[in-house]
Amino acid sequence: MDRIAITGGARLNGSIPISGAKNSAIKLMAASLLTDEPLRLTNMPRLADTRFLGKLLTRLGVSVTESDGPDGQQTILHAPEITSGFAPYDLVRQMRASFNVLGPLVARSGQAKVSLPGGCTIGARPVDLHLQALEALGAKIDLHEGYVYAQAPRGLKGAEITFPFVSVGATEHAMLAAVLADGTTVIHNAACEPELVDLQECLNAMGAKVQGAGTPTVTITGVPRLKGASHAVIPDRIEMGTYAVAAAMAGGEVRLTNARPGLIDALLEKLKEAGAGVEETADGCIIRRNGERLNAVDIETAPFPGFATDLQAQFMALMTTANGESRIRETIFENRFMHAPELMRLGADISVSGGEARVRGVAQLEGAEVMATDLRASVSLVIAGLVARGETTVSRIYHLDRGFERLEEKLGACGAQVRRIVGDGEPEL
Ligand SMILES: CC(=O)N[C@H]1[C@@H](OP(=O)(O)OP(=O)(O)OC[C@H]2O[C@@H](n3ccc(=O)[nH]c3=O)[C@H](O)[C@@H]2O)O[C@H](CO)[C@@H](O)[C@@H]1O
Ligand SMILES: C=C(OP(=O)(O)O)C(=O)O
Repeated sequence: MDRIAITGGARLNGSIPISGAKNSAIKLMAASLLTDEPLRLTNMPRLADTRFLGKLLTRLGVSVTESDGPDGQQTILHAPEITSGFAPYDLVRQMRASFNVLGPLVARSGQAKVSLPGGCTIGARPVDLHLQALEALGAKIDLHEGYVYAQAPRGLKGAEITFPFVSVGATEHAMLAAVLADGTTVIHNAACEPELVDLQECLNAMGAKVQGAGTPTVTITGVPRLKGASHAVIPDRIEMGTYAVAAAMAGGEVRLTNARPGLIDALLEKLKEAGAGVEETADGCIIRRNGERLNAVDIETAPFPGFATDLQAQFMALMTTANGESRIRETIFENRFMHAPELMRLGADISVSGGEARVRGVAQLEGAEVMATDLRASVSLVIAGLVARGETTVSRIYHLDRGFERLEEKLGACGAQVRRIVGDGEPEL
């Protein structure tokens, strides 16, 4: 398997274009199941996750064509008919969002059999809220041998759905299912993440009637059919935040472009508090740090617009060399500190107790062999490697490849010494 090697010490100077958001693109791809006309998605990232989902959708009857269009990377998805309602374990276990094909399949063809999902192992991650939402919409749900069987032979019916707590995936899933339901659906306590707004815009371009995404109440008036559309995927706020942290860690001056600054305000505030220079621009931001050591600051993850859990590992890496002690509280997932022991291999001083990590900044990290445990944990190790003395090699980077497009190229263009060591194809132990 491939590894990434980083030689620490280089400052970053230059510009990094931000790709389309993985976490939006994969839900938008699932929306292609809702119509017999082509859906054209532009600003599409090319990632392992989009490839996995492409494979699954192809199996269900969607033709998936990737190309370089007039607006850059695009994917055209076309499902004239659903040829199978079966999403097997092998194709769903690799990525959690594959599970979101269930709702559209039931909405369009009245039945589906979909494996329970996989994804990053950052907590138990049940799908009870997804299933409750589909049941509220009138689907009959059965669970057998790791599969969800869903049936609604006479179609889904609009309903009131009240989530007991905020779930991004369940809110998206309910929206994807309700657009073709008969009648009106109101989702209460909906997630407010920007990817929900992106999904609403795409569904509405396809002829759906969705309003309120980005607020806790989303209203969907069902329509009998949806049509084809063209939609640009929102910029990846997590990728943007990751490179912002990388620049603050390594020092120098990095301009992030093709992005939207308002999407990572919680992170940018914390970077300023720590002492980094942050300047918002029309299509992103500039991050600067020249020499001064950063100060330790505390963070607590929260649903949007709070500090994103998907940026917690990166921020922990940043705090490993800050001046003082930082307290990092993770409130979304119960097992999302697996990067801590790996960062400690590099010399970080971290103690974890329950949902809180205490990071005492050290003057210098040292390069070592470390292992990626999940997507954002992987990139936190790369960020730490940027300042560690000597060489850091990160193994199991298939996690990283799920969500970061051309990472070595993007960091390398700013002067980082990052290279991919291509493996022999053997799985790692
Ligand atoms: C592909 C994708 O978009 N992934 C993102 C999505 O994940 P995902 O959609 O899985 O995250 P959720 O918002 O659903 O999860 C929030 C919490 O709710 C729990 N839960 C969720 C659903 C359910 O049916 N039952 C339940 O108990 C989860 O275990 C977790 O503790 O939002 C997370 C929170 O911003 C991000 O970290 C992920 O990167
Ligand atoms: C946790 C993530 O992805 P997934 O929900 O697909 O596991 C992520 O994008 O950080």
